Amino acid sequence: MDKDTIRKEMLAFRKKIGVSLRIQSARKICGRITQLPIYHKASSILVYFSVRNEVSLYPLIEDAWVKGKAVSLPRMEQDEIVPRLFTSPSELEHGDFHVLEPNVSCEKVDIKKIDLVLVPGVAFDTKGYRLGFGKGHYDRFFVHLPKVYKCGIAYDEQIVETIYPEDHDIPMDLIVTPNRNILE
Ligand SMILES: Nc1nc2c(c(=O)[nH]1)N(C=O)[C@@H](CNc1ccc(C(=O)N[C@@H](CCC(=O)O)C(=O)O)cc1)CN2
Ligand SMILES: Nc1ncnc2c1ncn2[C@@H]1O[C@H](COP(=O)(O)OP(=O)(O)OP(=O)(O)O)[C@@H](O)[C@H]1O
Repeated sequence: MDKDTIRKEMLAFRKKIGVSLRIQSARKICGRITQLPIYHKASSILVYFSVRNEVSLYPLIEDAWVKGKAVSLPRMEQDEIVPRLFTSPSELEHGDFHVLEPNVSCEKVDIKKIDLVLVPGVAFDTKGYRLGFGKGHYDRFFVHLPKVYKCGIAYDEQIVETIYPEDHDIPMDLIVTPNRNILE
């Protein structure tokens, strides 16, 4: 196995997921996150807006809003992740990869104040390493905030033994799936 093979298999798996498993998984994962002490303490969180059958974090976003946390989403600017505040779906627009992103009128969020980042992935391994779309966006972003708490989000089937990490790969602190918390 190599990175490209894992990527292909996992994307094929995600394509097959039905709506009920998707909704159930999102609920379970968001329920697990709301129980984490790091989530309770966090006042600023960077989440993602799901695409192509990624686990949806919408239930968590609503919980975070209710609790008065600052919720930001990545906006791609010059190929870099720039977190901007997410306050309403009406302020979203489609970015380069058809991902919904905050528009330029949304406030930029001070990355030093972010307490928790929920990270989408194509696969994760049991040591916390992440495989994404191969563009290195999150790895390059984490270089700017090495100490932030990084929580990978995935379906159980997306957990593999190794993703063959390279020097630039930055491991997660925790991975949450519908049925387990890995590395906790
Ligand atoms: N929901 C979500 N938001 C995110 C990411 C992500 O992986 N998921 N990103 C993570 O970096 C950044 C945006 N970069 C992305 C890079 C590639 C693709 C993607 O879906 N690529 C597919 C298809 C591309 C296409 O439509 O042409 C691919 O490469 O197969 C998505 C986001 C920040 N926001
Ligand atoms: N810190 C970094 N500085 C410069 N380039 C980097 C850095 N991290 C990763 N890259 C580059 O990004 C490319 C993609 O890396 P990798 O295959 O690990 O991406 P990925 O984690 O799967 O994808 P993504 O983060 O976009 O979802 C690599 O070719 C690598 O050289």
